[in-house]
Amino acid sequence: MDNLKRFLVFTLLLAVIVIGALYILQPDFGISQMKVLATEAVCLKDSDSSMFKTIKHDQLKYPVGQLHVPQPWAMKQSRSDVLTVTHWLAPIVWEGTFNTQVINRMYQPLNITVAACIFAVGNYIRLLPPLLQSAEKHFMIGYRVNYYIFTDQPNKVPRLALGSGRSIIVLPFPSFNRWQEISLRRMEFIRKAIEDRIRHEAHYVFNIDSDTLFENHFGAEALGELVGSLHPWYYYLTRNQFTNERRPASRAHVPDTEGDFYYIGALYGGSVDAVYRLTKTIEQQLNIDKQNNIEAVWQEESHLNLYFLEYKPTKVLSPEYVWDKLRGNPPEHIRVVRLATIIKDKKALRPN
Ligand SMILES: CC(=O)N[C@H]1[C@@H](OP(=O)(O)OP(=O)(O)OC[C@H]2O[C@@H](n3ccc(=O)[nH]c3=O)[C@H](O)[C@@H]2O)O[C@H](CO)[C@H](O)[C@@H]1O
Ligand SMILES: [Mn+2]
Repeated sequence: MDNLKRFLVFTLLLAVIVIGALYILQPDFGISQMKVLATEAVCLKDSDSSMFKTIKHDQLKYPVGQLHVPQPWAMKQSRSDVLTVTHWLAPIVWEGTFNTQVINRMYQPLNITVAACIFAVGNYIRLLPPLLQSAEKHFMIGYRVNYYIFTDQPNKVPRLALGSGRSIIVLPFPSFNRWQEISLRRMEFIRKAIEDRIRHEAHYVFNIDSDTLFENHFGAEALGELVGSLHPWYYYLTRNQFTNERRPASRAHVPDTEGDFYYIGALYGGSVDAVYRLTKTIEQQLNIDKQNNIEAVWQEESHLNLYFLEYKPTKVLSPEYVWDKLRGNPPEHIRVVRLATIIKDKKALRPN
């Protein structure tokens, strides 16, 4: 009996010691390590640039002695009628401020790929053939281009003969019955496409509205780490007139005493890394608004405007890069219209 008691006490003690040791040391038997790797594969670490193809400024090399270009004159502004630099020293790109030959000599040897994300959902699918044809004439000519077409009708994507180094990639997107939902969900779908493939396939990425047409040169001068575009209806107005979200309940809220410029949701871009962080952040803000039953006045464009106020673009595209045909003939300071939004029949195109 005594022996049995001793045996039971001994076993109990042993069990307590073993469980205690397991609790304190927490050996992983390889399981938690696998879990960590699995999470990392799905959710990229925001700060890890090695996940992305990146071009660093010191990789750009100008070939001395091959071109004869006019000297940039330090005593004369290239444009005196418009602002060409922000007060955080980002260039604002206008015709006359850059030399295409110089830019191409610097960027072309790097064999970069530019991703264009275009959403063509519901009737907007009809807008694709003319848009892609115009892009083949003017968008990033001389560079590799991947058009990522997000659509609910993959078999209606036009099969066009594209220039060399240029391709169309069709990605599924759900049919929503509100155009606002289609517009704002772009953040989530661009974020996912970057995770799934764009980060392996491109160096720069742009979101481009599908109700647009290219009309003139739109090239490597538009590339930058984080690129925003001035909205053609607001660039000449004061910040209290910007159509920012004014309700503090929304995560896109910008008070009317704040604001640098009003940026358009139809065109933004940058390095894949920077656009990944932008889309991921805005997707989170949109989700919080949704949980709180609030939708910002201009959907993701409102959130984009707060984002660009906090994380200033390193390059700003002038309204040459998204002119609106509804504004009629461009004023004198718009010397070139590069991309223009078409005048569309909203009733015929949109689901609501
Ligand atoms: C002049 C003006 O007021 N423009 C605003 C309006 O843009 P837009 O009138 O430019 O919005 P939009 O109809 O172009 O929608 C945005 C984009 O979503 C896609 N799409 C939309 C609907 C659809 O049925 N199928 C489809 O594919 C398509 O890529 C389209 O270009 O709204 C935007 C986003 O909310 C911005 O606030 C714009 O500043
Ligand atoms: Mn549009």
